Amino acid sequence: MDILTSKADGILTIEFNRVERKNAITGVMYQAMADALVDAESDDAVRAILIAGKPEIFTAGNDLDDFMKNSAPVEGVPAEMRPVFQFMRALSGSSKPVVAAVSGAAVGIGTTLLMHCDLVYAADNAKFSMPFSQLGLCPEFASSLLLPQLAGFPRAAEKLLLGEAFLAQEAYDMGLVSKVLPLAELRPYAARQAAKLVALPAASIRASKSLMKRSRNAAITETMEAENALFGAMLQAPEAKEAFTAFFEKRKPDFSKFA
Ligand SMILES: C/C=C/C(=O)SCCNC(=O)CCNC(=O)[C@H](O)C(C)(C)COP(=O)(O)OP(=O)(O)OC[C@H]1O[C@@H](n2cnc3c(N)ncnc32)[C@H](O)[C@@H]1OP(=O)(O)O
Repeated sequence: MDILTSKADGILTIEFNRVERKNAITGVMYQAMADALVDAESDDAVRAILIAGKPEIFTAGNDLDDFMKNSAPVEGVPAEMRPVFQFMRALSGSSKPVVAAVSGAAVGIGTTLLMHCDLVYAADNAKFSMPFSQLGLCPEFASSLLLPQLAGFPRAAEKLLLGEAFLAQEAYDMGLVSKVLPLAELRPYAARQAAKLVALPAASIRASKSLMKRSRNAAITETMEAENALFGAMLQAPEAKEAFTAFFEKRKPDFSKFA
């Protein structure tokens, strides 16, 4: 199983488990995470959600082979029905508190999804990147709104235009991360924080989270729609094909022939 899910002591844990491909996320994996989140939403026994990777890797982001093979529009299937949309809608709209424990690389949607979590804990080996322009793509799932809001435009531009990677301390300074911990302490700490949420009155946590997010909900929805229209078109463009092919051929992409 490339995604492990388990429920215990009021916590739904979702864990990436595809280390041999650096936890790159396929459609099947997005669907498994979406289904787990949708199920948790209506399960009163779940009072917190914990998302984690492996000590050496959070996730390499979307599986690039999946992008090449399965991203063309399918007649009769709206893009919003794709597993990645179902997952991000369920995560962004979750009324339950979501804790993330990040160690190793968090690439692309691996960093974007953190902006939709509530408590984000990073190990000192965590490395974040959103290399959308390096892949011939553009930001997705409201990162073009949320990162500038968190970090300020000039710093967000380094991360979203240049696609520069950044380490845990900078992620903390930018406001993307709640706390940085030594790797060995990450999972126990995140689990303890999730357990604290479980012990608090669920209605109070729900109300507080909803109030904290309400002023930006409409903007997030509107931004996602604008991003996703562009992202979907860019996925089919030759720049992205060159970037994906170059990755698997272990060479630098050559964008010089594209205007
Ligand atoms: C809507 C969502 C959008 C997005 O998420 S866009 C972002 C897409 N993701 C990426 O562009 C990241 C691509 N991966 C990497 O840059 C690197 O990997 C890492 C920095 C994550 C790790 O580097 P290293 O430790 O050197 O590992 P390795 O040798 O590159 O990877 C080990 C095996 O994993 C496969 N793999 C890694 N990432 C992906 C991926 N994203 N999609 C498909 N396969 C991937 C490789 O090809 C390779 O495989 P083999 O052992 O056969 O050579």
